[in-house]
Amino acid sequence: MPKLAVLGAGAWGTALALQAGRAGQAVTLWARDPARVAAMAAARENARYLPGIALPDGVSATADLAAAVQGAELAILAVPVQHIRAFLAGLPAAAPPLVTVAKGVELGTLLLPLEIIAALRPGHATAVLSGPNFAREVAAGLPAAAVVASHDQALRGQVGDLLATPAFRLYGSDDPVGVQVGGAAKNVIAIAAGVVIGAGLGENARAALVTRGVAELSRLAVALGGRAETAAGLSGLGDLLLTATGPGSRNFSLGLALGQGRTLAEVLAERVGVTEGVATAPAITARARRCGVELPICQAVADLLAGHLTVPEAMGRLLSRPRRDE
Ligand SMILES: NC(=O)c1ccc[n+]([C@@H]2O[C@H](COP(=O)([O-])OP(=O)(O)OC[C@H]3O[C@@H](n4cnc5c(N)ncnc54)[C@H](O)[C@@H]3O)[C@@H](O)[C@H]2O)c1
Ligand SMILES: O=P(O)(O)OC[C@H](O)CO
Repeated sequence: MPKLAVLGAGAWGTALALQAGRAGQAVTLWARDPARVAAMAAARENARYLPGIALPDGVSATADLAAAVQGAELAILAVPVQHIRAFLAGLPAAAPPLVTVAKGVELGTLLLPLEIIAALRPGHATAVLSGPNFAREVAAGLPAAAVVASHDQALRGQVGDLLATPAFRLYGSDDPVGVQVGGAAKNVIAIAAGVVIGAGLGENARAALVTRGVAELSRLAVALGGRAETAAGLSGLGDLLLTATGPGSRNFSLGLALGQGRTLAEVLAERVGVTEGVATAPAITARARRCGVELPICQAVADLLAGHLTVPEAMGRLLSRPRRDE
């Protein structure tokens, strides 16, 4: 039976471990905290991140990273973007091909997930998996689709072979930059959509914002060497539709709370899981500025989160931009 490692046992890592188990693989799910591993092994569930969903027999948990990747054909990297660098420092040199599923841009370096891996592990085989996927729905076996992007066609096929089932449909792409930009930007735009709804600005405003959000992620993808049409796919518009409308989104719900007048500190203090758009907003706008691309919605979110703008000021700034052709 092929062995697959899932590195990071948050909501998405756990859901993908379940999915790989369902696809027939022997899965080792790595978590850094031995106490959590022991609790998962005893209860056969990840009570912190995915309560109420049983881990099947084919999924075993470990806190031993070397053992997790030993003999694995593939490793899914499911730690949040801001922790990828620290995680990679402890990963054995002989690790299998890495498939990152994180969505964001690293603060400071302004790198996308595959760029972080390339900087630390030059030449390592990599792919990115992204799309409109709430962890809980995938874990429950509900139908979903995602895209696997890599310049390595054989690796794209291998990821599909090891992870796809009829209910989890995987498409391929040779535009990893476009796919990563979509995944990163949609989290920031989803915060903006939540603000709009929380502040009572209406569905017209949300639809306009989501559509102009696609224009933003498309512009940035092209500037970074990706393709404009990727923005209309699962990792762009598809994920934006889910995240900007689904109340289950952490990014949308954070924006919703801000729009209702709560503070960022209050909202984050109540959360267990990561809200990637918070760190990615300043990082993606800085990356865009570096290549001369304007991201007005993402910039408004970054300024709002930093406390430089109020919600009415952010909306006023977006609405008073000069008129231009679409
Ligand atoms: N949850 C979803 O529905 C979903 C779906 C698709 C993609 N994603 C993306 O997947 C990534 C992970 O999201 P999640 O929902 O699983 O997050 P989460 O907050 O549920 O879990 C994060 C996991 O990373 C671990 N972690 C944090 N810092 C670490 C470090 N330095 N080293 C090792 N492990 C560390 C945490 O212990 C935790 O297990 C994010 O980029 C997210 O945007 C999430
Ligand atoms: O809950 P969110 O906002 O992190 O979104 C989760 C996934 O990225 C949706 O595809």
